[in-house]
Amino acid sequence: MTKPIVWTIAGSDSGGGAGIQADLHTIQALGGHGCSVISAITAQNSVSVSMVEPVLMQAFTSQLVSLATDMQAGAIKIGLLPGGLRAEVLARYLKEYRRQWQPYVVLDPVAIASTGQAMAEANLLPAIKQHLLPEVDLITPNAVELEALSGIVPDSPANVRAGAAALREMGAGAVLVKGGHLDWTGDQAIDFYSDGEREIWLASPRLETRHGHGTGCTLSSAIATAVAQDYPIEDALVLAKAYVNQGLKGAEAIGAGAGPVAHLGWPTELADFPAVVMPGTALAAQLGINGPSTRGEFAPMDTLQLGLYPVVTTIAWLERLLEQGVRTLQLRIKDKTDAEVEEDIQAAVELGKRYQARLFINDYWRLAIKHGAYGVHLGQEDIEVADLEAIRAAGLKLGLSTHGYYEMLRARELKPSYLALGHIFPTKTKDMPSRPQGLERLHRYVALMEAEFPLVAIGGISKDRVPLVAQTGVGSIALVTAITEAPDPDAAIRELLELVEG
Ligand SMILES: Cc1ncc(COP(=O)(O)OP(=O)(O)O)c(N)n1
Ligand SMILES: Cc1nc(C(=O)O)sc1CCOP(=O)(O)O
Ligand SMILES: [Mg+2]
Repeated sequence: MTKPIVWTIAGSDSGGGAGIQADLHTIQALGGHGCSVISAITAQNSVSVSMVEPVLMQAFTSQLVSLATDMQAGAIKIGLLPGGLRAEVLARYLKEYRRQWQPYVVLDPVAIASTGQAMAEANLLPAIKQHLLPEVDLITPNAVELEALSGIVPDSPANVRAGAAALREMGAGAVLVKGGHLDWTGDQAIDFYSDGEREIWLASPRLETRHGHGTGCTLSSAIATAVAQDYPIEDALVLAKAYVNQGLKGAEAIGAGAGPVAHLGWPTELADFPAVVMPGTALAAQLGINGPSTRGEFAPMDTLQLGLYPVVTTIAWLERLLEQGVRTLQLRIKDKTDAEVEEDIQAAVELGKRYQARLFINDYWRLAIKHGAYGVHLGQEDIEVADLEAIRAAGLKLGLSTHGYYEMLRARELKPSYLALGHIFPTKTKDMPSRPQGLERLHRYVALMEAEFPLVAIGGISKDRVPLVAQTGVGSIALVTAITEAPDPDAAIRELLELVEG
């Protein structure tokens, strides 16, 4: 795959820790090709900023024109703009890009350096509000910037929400309020994302280091690079926060003052990824996050390697699979009432017990509890509506569907019995709202999560693809049509069992 192009429109930092330099390091480390539009030249080191010199307007726009004619970006990150005029002009260019090829635009509204010095003319903030915000998909203010732009002091969760809402009303598609400067969040650095439809709170332990120069530039560039690689925004947010956490842990002094965030490549340590704040915790209560919660872990599986995992719609299929020696399987009946499926679920539970199989019931969790099923499989949407505590308290195993980093981290908080990772390839069995993950991402997800959960890959896995999927180290392969539409299903079951468990 060719590298996705990411532009950074920002100021040059002679000290190399922030601005264009941090952006290009980040884009490169995360697999993008970085292009730069320099808005200003700054003279700075780790201690202070001694000069901010805007580039000539013609030099600024020539860079934009040059890139737009040959190297259109999947995502654009905007950092320092030295004054309102450049913000206004840039807004006009962005409007045209959005009409022509729809790049994702992230604005990190740099106005004050971490050393406290003003970086831009006073007319920048009004121009951002009036001209730039309507052309921006995501703005990433810290507490100081949020207050400067919205007039709201983010001194409580309610005011963080209100400040973010104010920026969306000015035209920003979404807002990520960075929690690094929020002092009421204690030992957690908590970021808040809102796009008007959903809210996400991400928490990481606050890292005690004075070497955090370039943190905001790095975060926004990491988000842009992930989006340019087709990660959905929620995945880009958690990946970028992990990249910054990893970089803060590895940061060292270079110069007498605050050293730069380290650029250490794709994040692979689960400890660097943020927790998704879920209902039921003290933090969730403080943040005003309500909803169903659980009181502990779900029953663990007896093995990390769940093996071949067929997902079928009838008792007849279950019997056929069990007779062939399949021991992990699922009854997945869609769009019927409880009354219509109860008999089948009862029969499935009995069959599963007779064969001592790990038999999961999809969706119908009430009936699964009522009939003492081995386990239940639920989707992300179910998390908000199912009585998860009742499932847990009844001792049923719980499998949860996930489709990327954010959903994995969200599911992780519920401590389920296994995680399903989908959909790996295009599937015709189900209309999927997300894109196929592919093998490279599956590799990454398995490496990240395998120590904590049994993992199941699902979606478009044909017999031919099974060896490649198995090479990722995933302990189980779930499939529907590879069995149900095989010319000789019994032969297919035997071959698949051999391939996956043999
Ligand atoms: C093993 C496994 N993985 C994923 C799914 C999908 O479950 P869900 O997201 O609940 O969607 P539906 O199957 O209900 O359409 C699954 N069933 N099994
Ligand atoms: C039911 C289901 N759930 C998926 C997910 O990604 O959550 S993919 C999928 C369909 C799997 O069928 P097949 O093996 O025929 O592609
Ligand atoms: Mg379901």
